[in-house]
Amino acid sequence: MERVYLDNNATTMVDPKVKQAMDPYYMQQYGNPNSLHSFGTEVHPEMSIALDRLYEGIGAADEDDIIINACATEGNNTVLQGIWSGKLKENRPFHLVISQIEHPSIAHTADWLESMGVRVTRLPVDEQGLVTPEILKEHVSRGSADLVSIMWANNETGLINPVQDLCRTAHDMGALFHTDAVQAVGKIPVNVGELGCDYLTFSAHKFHGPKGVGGLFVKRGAPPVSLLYGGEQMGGKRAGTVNVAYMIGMGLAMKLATDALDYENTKVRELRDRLEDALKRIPDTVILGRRENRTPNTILVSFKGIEGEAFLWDLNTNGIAASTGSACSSEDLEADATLRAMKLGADLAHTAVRFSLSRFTTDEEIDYTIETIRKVVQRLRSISSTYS
Ligand SMILES: Cc1ncc(COP(=O)(O)O)c(CNc2co[nH]c2=O)c1O
Repeated sequence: MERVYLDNNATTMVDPKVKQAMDPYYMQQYGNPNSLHSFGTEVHPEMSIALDRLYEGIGAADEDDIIINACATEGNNTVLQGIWSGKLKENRPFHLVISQIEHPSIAHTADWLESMGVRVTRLPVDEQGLVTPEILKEHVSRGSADLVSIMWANNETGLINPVQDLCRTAHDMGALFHTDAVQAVGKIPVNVGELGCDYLTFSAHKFHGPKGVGGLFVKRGAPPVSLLYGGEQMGGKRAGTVNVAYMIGMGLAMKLATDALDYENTKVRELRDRLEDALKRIPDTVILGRRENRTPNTILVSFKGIEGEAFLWDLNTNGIAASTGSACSSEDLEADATLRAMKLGADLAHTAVRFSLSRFTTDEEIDYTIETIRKVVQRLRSISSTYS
């Protein structure tokens, strides 16, 4: 087998149908959509279809907003900095509540805001690695929080937070609620109408769309949030010429991913479970996070006595791509924030490896991965100074 890609939580392959849909917008229909001439107006119908697909994919109502941006990092920054700047204009304090397991695009933005005088509360997780309404109520008094931002699904563990209950609790406290749904869209059903959130972030390259385009849902009536000012694109809410090809690609990717949710939660889940069950048959192996509470494609596993980086290198030598956690921090050998928040021992945190499948993963790839992991674990443990 040539290569096996099992790092889909980092990024996914663009679906061939999405690539095909984007192609005409580079050299045939390449007009600026804000231009009044035919080169500009001729792209409007497909852009409207793309937007409709995004609304349908997350269950947004017509009166809500979806702002097309460059990525989820921009979307997360837009919400946190947008609410902050609104508070500044009103000369009012800003209390931001996040969790200790958020992606760096939330955690580091919160750190920066804190350096600017914002009060930041970082909620711990329970023994299952989840943020719960009880934890929120324990750490935040009613009326004190302005914005609660808790991720829907964690990029490293795949663990799914009870965001509907968290949203309801945040609203009961008088706070706005944002969720970073990057690892939820395309893996589990996402419906902002049912959830009731004020803001929701997603990113196309996590569900077989192109890198460099994302969306920010803003519920009707929620305080407007902006980060980039300039032209009148997105109704003035996000300046900058829209990447037409990417927007159309993201719209189709959203439709295809939503249509494939059953497949994700049957076949992909079966492949994941088959790999996980094989890993559990290897001695001194720990699977992090209960399967029932995880996205269907993700496994975070730790092999006692084996450093995660060494394991990944051996896998890579055999053509298998996985990761030790979020690629955005994989060069950092320090045990990742999520694993530290779960209070895993350093030994487990340093040996954790993430496998994340997709709808393009095959039975043969899983067979090869199982066979290879068995050989790699045996080799590395045979030369390990800490394993006996
Ligand atoms: C939960 C979550 N939020 C935000 C982002 C940032 O998205 P972007 O700005 O569109 O790239 C990521 C990317 N997560 C990962 C990137 O590499 N490995 C990961 O787990 C993510 O997993």
